[in-house]
Amino acid sequence: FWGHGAAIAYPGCLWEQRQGHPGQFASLSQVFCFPVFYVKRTKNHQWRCNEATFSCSSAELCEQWIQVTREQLSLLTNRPKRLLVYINPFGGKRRGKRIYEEKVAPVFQQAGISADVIVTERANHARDHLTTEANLQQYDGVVCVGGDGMFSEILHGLVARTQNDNKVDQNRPGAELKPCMLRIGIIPAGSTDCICFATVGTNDPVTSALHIIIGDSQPMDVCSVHHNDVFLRYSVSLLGYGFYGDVLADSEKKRWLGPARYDLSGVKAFLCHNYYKGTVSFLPAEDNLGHPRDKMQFLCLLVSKWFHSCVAVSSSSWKVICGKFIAINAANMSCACPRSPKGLSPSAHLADGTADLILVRKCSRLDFFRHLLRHTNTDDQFDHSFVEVHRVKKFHFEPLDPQPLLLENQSELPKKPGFCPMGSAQTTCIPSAAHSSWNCDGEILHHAAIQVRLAIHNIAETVKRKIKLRLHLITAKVSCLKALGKTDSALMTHNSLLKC
Ligand SMILES: CCCCCCCCCCCCC/C=C/[C@@H](O)[C@H](COP(=O)(O)O)NC(=O)CCCCC
Ligand SMILES: Nc1ncnc2c1ncn2[C@@H]1O[C@H](COP(=O)(O)OP(=O)(O)O)[C@@H](O)[C@H]1O
Ligand SMILES: [Ca+2]
Repeated sequence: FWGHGAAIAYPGCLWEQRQGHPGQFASLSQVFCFPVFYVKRTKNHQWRCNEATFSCSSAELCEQWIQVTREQLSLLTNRPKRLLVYINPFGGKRRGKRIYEEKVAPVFQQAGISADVIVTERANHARDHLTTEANLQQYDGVVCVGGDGMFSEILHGLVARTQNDNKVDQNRPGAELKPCMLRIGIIPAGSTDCICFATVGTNDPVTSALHIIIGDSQPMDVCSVHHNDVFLRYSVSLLGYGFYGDVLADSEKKRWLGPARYDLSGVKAFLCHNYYKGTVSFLPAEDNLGHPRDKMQFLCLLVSKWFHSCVAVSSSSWKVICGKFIAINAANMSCACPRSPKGLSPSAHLADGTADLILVRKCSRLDFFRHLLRHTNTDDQFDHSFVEVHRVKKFHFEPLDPQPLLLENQSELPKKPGFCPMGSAQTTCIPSAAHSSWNCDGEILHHAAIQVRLAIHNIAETVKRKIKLRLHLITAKVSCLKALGKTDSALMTHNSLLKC
């Protein structure tokens, strides 16, 4: 695949070409050809696989081109060759298996990628398989075919396996987690698919498959969520209390509706117009990490942060805000999705060690409606007197009224099918009107009082890798152009001129 200086070529084949003017008997001349499949960017961040057929005047030249192309390909070590694929047949519109078989498997095969596919049989099947059984050394990556909840499940499985293998107790607050060496690819087949949408710019399965094939990668912040120093879950997209927590809790009982369940539960939560009393405390991020309303684009800010993050920066002090909140949202990324193309926090960055903490205080239904509506257009959803947003590195939430800690087990809790907290506290909270639940990447956390901190990716390393890859691609293209220069007279593409 020629997406970023990479292509795949089949062995040369004999291909007859008629020459001469239409209507005249064309003299047959033998030419040799090979197809090259390449990634073509189309509108709305969508990618498609195109094909160009090269033809040469001799078998030797054809072989030479195939050899050069394959040599360049082999230098792209970030491209996966063997993947472990988990398909959730239960998520979204329950089309995960079909999406994979019809849209993804064919391009994986074309790119010479082998995949071991597991269709999950229950919730947390993928997590448990990753944590205990999977032989991860034989894979270049794991692929999640599902939505954010499924991605979260695989993330937890990989992180738990990595910590277990390195004897790290992830339940210990402040434990220095070992990085996972395997990447997680996402094929969107869920209901919101915000992690895919916010990183790729679309929730198109073929586009995601092509990103996986050419070895793209995007580091992400991971929030750890604790309750009274007991680890609960990780989050990479939304941690939402109040509105989004209520939406999720209610929608779980309507899973048979598929993605539409969120619309119904969203209207119900809006009409209920619940607010929740509590105290939010947070540690603001340093000034050089930007601000949620600075509207700076991701990459330019990433590079600038890289250069600035090497210098010592002023240490912030904790801020405390008490009040009545309709929604408390921590966006670890923009949380863009088809419902909200710019997301909960359009300027939130993916791997900067911060989250954007959005506090929506008690307001009228009309004002809250206006705020929600701005998520669907270009108006600034933070430009309200009852909304404030802070870029933070850590935050805590404590409800005003302590939650009743009654249950020793989860049996009486209304729970998401198959949901069970990773490291839940020995005692469990029972939902009550005075408390919402946390929406953690689409999983329900019943503990209202939580402590959240950010894992910081090595931004410098990320940018270095991107720059190194770019330099390599330029080198690859120069060598191809040199090769073209030698044989440009004999070489042409049949379908289109491939721009190296
Ligand atoms: C008057 C029109 C109002 C429209 C409001 C639109 C606001 C949309 C904000 C979207 C935020 C999305 C945050 C993503 C959360 C997901 O992780 C989670 C689980 O995803 P998945 O497992 O793929 O289903 N999705 C949700 O919590 C659904 C939130 C929907 C809120 C309407
Ligand atoms: N085979 C299965 N049966 C039931 N639940 C499953 C299965 N596989 C995964 N799950 C669970 O389904 C939940 C939702 O998955 P997800 O792909 O996020 O769909 P959606 O986007 O519709 O929420 C996840 O919490 C996951 O643990
Ligand atoms: Ca972030």
